Amino acid sequence: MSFRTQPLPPARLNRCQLFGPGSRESLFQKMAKSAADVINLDLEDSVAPDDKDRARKNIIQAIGDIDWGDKTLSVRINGLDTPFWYRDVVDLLEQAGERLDQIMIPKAGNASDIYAVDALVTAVERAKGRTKRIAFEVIIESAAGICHVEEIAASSPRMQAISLGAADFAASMGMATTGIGGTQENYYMIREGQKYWPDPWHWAQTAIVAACRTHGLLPVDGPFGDFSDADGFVAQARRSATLGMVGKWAIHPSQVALANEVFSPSDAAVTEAREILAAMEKAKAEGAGATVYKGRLVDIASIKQAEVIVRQAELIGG
Ligand SMILES: CCC(=O)SCCNC(=O)CCNC(=O)[C@H](O)C(C)(C)COP(=O)(O)OP(=O)(O)OC[C@H]1O[C@@H](n2cnc3c(N)ncnc32)[C@H](O)[C@@H]1OP(=O)(O)O
Ligand SMILES: O=CC(=O)O
Ligand SMILES: [Mg+2]
Repeated sequence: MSFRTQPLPPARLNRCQLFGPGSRESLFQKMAKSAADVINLDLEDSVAPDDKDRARKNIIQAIGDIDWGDKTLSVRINGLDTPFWYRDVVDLLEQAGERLDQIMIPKAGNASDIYAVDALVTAVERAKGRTKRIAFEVIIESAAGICHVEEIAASSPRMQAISLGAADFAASMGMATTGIGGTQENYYMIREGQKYWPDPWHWAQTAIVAACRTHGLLPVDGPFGDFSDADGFVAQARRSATLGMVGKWAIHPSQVALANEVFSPSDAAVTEAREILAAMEKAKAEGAGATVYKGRLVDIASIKQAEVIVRQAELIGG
């Protein structure tokens, strides 16, 4: 147990991050009208190399022209292993309006990657006299990234969130699959003749959650590629929520409501959390650190567990 208190993550909703390619400007208005908490306009892998300049221009214009409401507005820049990323940062920070909240850095491999982007962002912010400090979110989607996830989480005061990018992660790890999230056909165990399919993303997810919780960031589950499989999406999202993640990407509008539903605590869960807090208040008044709620033990740790649910409900407005 450390004497340091675990920092709280940013107090904002991040149940669903809706992505759209910067080269498909016809989608932007629809994204703005969606129920997603975070919008990610993409300059990276959904944009062909020859379209990068046009996508950048589209995004810069849309940041100013479209009413994004109270959503967190984020742009995914290109990776540091490409010739595009510095131009993404410079043009966005020089030309986009103050409505831009966040930059998403893909394929981060270590803390120095974040340092490099921070240095460039800081210089342009100062040169242009930008008053709002741009926040960072990062995708862990490589073997190097998952090995260095803790130093990446600690890398900059701009850091707010980390997502797992299942597609690039699988490629970098050499995983024998083309699936993006979910169970994988050949990742199974057999017991008494019955096959069952464990979750191949579990370790990476929990490593991200631990790094984020240590440094007060939001851990987020990334894409689920088969957008016709709503049940598969929900199963993966429920697992992520149970493990401590606060939200999930949507790569199609049909996934937005599913993510919002999973990452909003149910009325029953909120009621139960509030009852546990009340039971513990009563126990405290009686000088006890533990008590019984619905036939099970609750103690001081239960207060912290219940507070996670109540805090999320309060953010949503429940
Ligand atoms: C996997 C690794 C990653 O890096 S994931 C993150 C990067 N990828 C992306 O950003 C891809 C985002 N998604 C898309 O580009 C599209 O949704 C894809 C998957 C190509 C499907 O597009 P499309 O064939 O138009 O879908 P559809 O006909 O089923 O669309 C139905 C209505 O919804 C709209 N729509 C589509 N995509 C979005 C979106 N991302 N945001 C908001 N709206 C979207 C369509 O325009 C269509 O609208 P309408 O009903 O015609 O008015
Ligand atoms: O960028 C996301 C991924 O899954 O790769
Ligand atoms: Mg990726």
